[in-house]
Amino acid sequence: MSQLVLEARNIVRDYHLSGGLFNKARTVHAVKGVSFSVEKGKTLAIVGESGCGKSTLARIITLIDPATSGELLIDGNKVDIGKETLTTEMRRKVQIVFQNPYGSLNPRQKIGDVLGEPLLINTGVPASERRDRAMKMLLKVGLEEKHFNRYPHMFSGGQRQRIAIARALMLNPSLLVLDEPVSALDLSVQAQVLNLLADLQDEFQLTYVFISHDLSVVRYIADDVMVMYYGEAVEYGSRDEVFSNPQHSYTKTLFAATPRADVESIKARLAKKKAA
Ligand SMILES: Nc1ncnc2c1ncn2[C@@H]1O[C@H](COP(=O)(O)OP(=O)(O)OP(=O)(O)O)[C@@H](O)[C@H]1O
Repeated sequence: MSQLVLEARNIVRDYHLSGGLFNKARTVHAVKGVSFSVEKGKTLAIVGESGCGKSTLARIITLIDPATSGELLIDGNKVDIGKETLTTEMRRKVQIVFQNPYGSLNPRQKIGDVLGEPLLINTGVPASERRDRAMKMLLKVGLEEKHFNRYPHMFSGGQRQRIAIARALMLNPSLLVLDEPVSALDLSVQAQVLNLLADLQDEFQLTYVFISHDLSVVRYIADDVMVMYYGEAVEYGSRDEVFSNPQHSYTKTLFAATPRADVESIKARLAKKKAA
């Protein structure tokens, strides 16, 4: 039987901006009552142009930011999304990977310590086990033993994203939120990181919320797709449904604007993956 890892019901997020000398106070309705769910082992892609509310939603799901109203259930347990302070246990269940991992990697910390840190902070696991688990995860994401004692600046962008993914997985989260995780990478490196994410999902039955503005990437990785427009979900369904029969005029325009080359490159990647 399918199991829902994430359920979001009617999520609203308003930002109240206080006025200044030349402008009045106003409210930005960043997310206007959005509902969706994700089954275990599946990927929901949230897509839309800049400012549509994707990142706000990502921060709410990751429990970094509170929502104004709505309900969020993680592994069937209701989260008090109005509160900024949540239990460590709840926070461990959802991890996030950002577009630019360099910003969140301490330049003075060796990679082994970067990976061991979540265990150090959140668990009572002894140092030797932390080291073993960090090393295993390093290898799992396609890096090598020799990388364990290196510093973040010694890695390429793609390798740093692998490190960020490894760190996010150290606490065995129920849900991984990937906020534009390959947008800053070259096309060939994008494909490698997407394949890694697909392999990890298969192996560990991981559940992803994948935030992206790039339809070719979404087509490759998603099971379900939700298209956002000015804070609303204007389209929500299975990938094939949404791609083959877009309903909303915004989605149609969005799809029409996708360069043909992207669609071709994604088809090539899919064919390669199937053949492997
Ligand atoms: N902390 C904040 N204070 C005030 N307004 C905000 C804040 N964060 C986001 N907003 C506004 O909420 C709306 C949605 O922003 P959000 O960053 O979620 O969109 P997005 O689709 O992720 O865009 P991008 O891809 O550029 O990050 C925008 O109008 C933005 O200006």
